[in-house]
Amino acid sequence: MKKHIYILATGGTIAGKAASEAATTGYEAGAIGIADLLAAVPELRQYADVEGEQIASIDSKDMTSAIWLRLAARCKELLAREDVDGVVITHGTDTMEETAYFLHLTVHSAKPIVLTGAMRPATALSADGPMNLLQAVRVAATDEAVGQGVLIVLDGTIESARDAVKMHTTALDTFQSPEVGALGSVHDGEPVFYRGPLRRHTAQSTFSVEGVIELPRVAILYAHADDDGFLVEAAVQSGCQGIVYAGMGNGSIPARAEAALARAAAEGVAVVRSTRSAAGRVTRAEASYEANGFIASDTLNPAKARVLLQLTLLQTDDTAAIRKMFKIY
Ligand SMILES: NC(=O)C[C@H](N)C(=O)O
Repeated sequence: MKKHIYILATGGTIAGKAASEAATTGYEAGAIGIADLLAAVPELRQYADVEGEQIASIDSKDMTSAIWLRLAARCKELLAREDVDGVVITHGTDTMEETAYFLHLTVHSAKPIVLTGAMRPATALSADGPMNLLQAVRVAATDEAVGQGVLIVLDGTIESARDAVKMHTTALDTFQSPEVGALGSVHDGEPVFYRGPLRRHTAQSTFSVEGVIELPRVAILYAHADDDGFLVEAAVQSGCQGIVYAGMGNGSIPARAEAALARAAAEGVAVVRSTRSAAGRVTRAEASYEANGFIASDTLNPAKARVLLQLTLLQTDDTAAIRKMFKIY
């Protein structure tokens, strides 16, 4: 029997409309509705019974936590239904990695949730959206995807929401998991898995956004030569409960910025050290970082570390407890 896959559309380039077939930038993201996206790929129905719903029609640069909360609630509702086997979310690629990780931590279901998108608008010659949508539906409809957490499928690779990062501004194979690699691939339309994510997610996650209407305010600050930490003060004054510092290399922080962050931490602001480098872990490093109460982000890039910190801050502001979360998620 064919599986029933529900498609939630949020906009993005996959739903983008450009002035000409040659244009791959300068288009209107999210201009095309879910009915037209589905109509463009009749092959979908060979592999699954698909049903679509429009959740938003935005360029994903404008993604908000309000839409994340709506998506999480809708996924939960749909996946609790016996007649729904999986969800595919069409999404802009710019913030796909954050949305995917948010759902990976907040939707308590073993059923597949697959995010996909496109790097060329739907109106372009050689648009990549239709093939990506077909691959995403096929992954969501495969038994192997059950229990793997939230997945990102684009250009023939299957990546975990925790690890996938947008690596290139325009290339079709923009999503990669730089530190740990992909979970699998889609060859001639056939999904193949080679491994699964070990960090905690979905059904085992202890995070809940039930009844939550707003997430804690968390800023990301980016390290640079001459950083004297003045933006740390600005973040604290604007009510941030947390700061993710995109440090240099292994989360290194210029001395004056470190002093400002230490003052913020002493006032109760949670400070996570991530990195502006494209790959690698951030570890404990300097003794002073530990003494100041900073938390190492492990392999989470700043955008993902921000998501985990926001969800953790809903539960606790205790440094040891937050450190533990960055070890198990
Ligand atoms: N390729 C894309 O989808 C980029 C677009 N700006 C978006 O994220 O909505």
